[in-house]
Amino acid sequence: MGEYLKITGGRPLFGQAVVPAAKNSVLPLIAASMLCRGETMLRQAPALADVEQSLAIYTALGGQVQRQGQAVRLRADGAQGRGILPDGPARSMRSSVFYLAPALHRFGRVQMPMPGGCKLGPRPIDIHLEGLSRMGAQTQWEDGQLVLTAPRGLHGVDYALRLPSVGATETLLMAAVLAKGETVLRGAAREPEIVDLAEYLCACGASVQGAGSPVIRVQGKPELQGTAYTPIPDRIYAATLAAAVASAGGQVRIQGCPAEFLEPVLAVLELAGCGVQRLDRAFLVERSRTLKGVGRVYTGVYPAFCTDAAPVVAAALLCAAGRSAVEDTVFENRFACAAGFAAMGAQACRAGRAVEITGVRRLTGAKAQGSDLRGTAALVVAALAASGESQVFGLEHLRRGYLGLPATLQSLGAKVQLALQEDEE
Ligand SMILES: CC(=O)N[C@H]1[C@@H](OP(=O)(O)OP(=O)(O)OC[C@H]2O[C@@H](n3ccc(=O)[nH]c3=O)[C@H](O)[C@@H]2O)O[C@H](CO)[C@@H](O)[C@@H]1O
Ligand SMILES: C=C(OP(=O)(O)O)C(=O)O
Repeated sequence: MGEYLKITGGRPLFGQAVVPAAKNSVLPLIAASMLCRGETMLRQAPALADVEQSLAIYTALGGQVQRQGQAVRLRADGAQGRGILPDGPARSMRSSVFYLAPALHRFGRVQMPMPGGCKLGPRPIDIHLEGLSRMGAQTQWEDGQLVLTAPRGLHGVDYALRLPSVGATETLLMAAVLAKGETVLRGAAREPEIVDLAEYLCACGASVQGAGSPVIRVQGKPELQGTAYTPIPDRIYAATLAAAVASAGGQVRIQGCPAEFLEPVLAVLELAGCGVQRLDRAFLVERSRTLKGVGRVYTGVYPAFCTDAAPVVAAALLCAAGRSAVEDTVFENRFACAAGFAAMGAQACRAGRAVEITGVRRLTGAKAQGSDLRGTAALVVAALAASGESQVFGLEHLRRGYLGLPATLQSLGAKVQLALQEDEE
């Protein structure tokens, strides 16, 4: 049996939708709270599959977790052990890597398998490991497990990242705040989630300057004290809702996320003919006419058009008159969803790292299988524009990053229903 979303497309979306907290902020924040004494309360921690997996790791490492509605209380005082991450949760997502630095600081040792996550092409963790070993960690592989030790703790370093990896910047920031002396990270990633992590750490007593710029300076402190913190809103969720309106038509106020977090995505939608009105911590997206192709657009690291939004934006362009191409410069395999687009009648072909689209007049509902998080969301976005019924499979991916997306789309007027397919005999 497999769960799927039954979507009857062709209904425009109207109303207001509120953006939840960012998965890609909440996950590093949960792990970072293990650096602190006392309690951290994250006021928003959506019950996503990845969040639950991270909380399972936190608990397995000896931390205490208490859910209170949307909030989660975290406390790692007294956690002891050898820093062994449980295999299942660690392999299930990329974000298990965020435990490297906190566990090293707390236990002097950390052990985990290679982290999982969306299959977007090679996703090595060499920058995380190189940076940590430059800070004094010993790194080795034992029977397929990565083992890092730092019995005498970590020390500050002046380190230039080979490329501005979001995850590696977060790992090294977490390592630096409790390391001895000063750390300078050069060529750091600049994403809003990095600024959010730095703001949380500073609220806990860390000294971090320059987060959001390519050079981050950290003065290591002997200890941090947990605090209550509200993570930033999810700009990818907001981009997905905006793409859904561009695909289905209609007018929706997307509430709780400043437009500045996703300007390059909104710029592509405007180029295609959507109306966007920027408001205070909100924006209004409207699509009343057929969209037009946008030519070739490229993703890049922040502040460029973000890779995670590429599949949903491509989905919105499938019926745009003329040609569009979306090329992802960050990951090799962003557009596995192109097969599902084609099943719905789109002219969308993968070419290298791009998906090349010639707009069709209409899409037709079809069965489509998602194979990663944003690709599955993109199939949902495409299905909203397709006449007749689509069946979108791969909901285990969707649940990693989209809290209540089907219900949100329903509240905006979409016909979206969770359904169960019986096994074929
Ligand atoms: C949980 C989380 O926050 N995930 C996000 C994070 O992933 P993640 O942190 O994995 O992405 P990175 O920025 O690290 O990866 C970008 C590129 O750098 C390469 N690389 C990365 C690290 C490393 O040690 N060596 C290396 O070669 C990767 O293979 C990839 O090609 O940023 C990506 C880029 O914005 C987003 O798509 C993901 O949604
Ligand atoms: C790629 C993503 O997540 P992860 O890095 O956890 O695979 C994502 O959020 O789109």
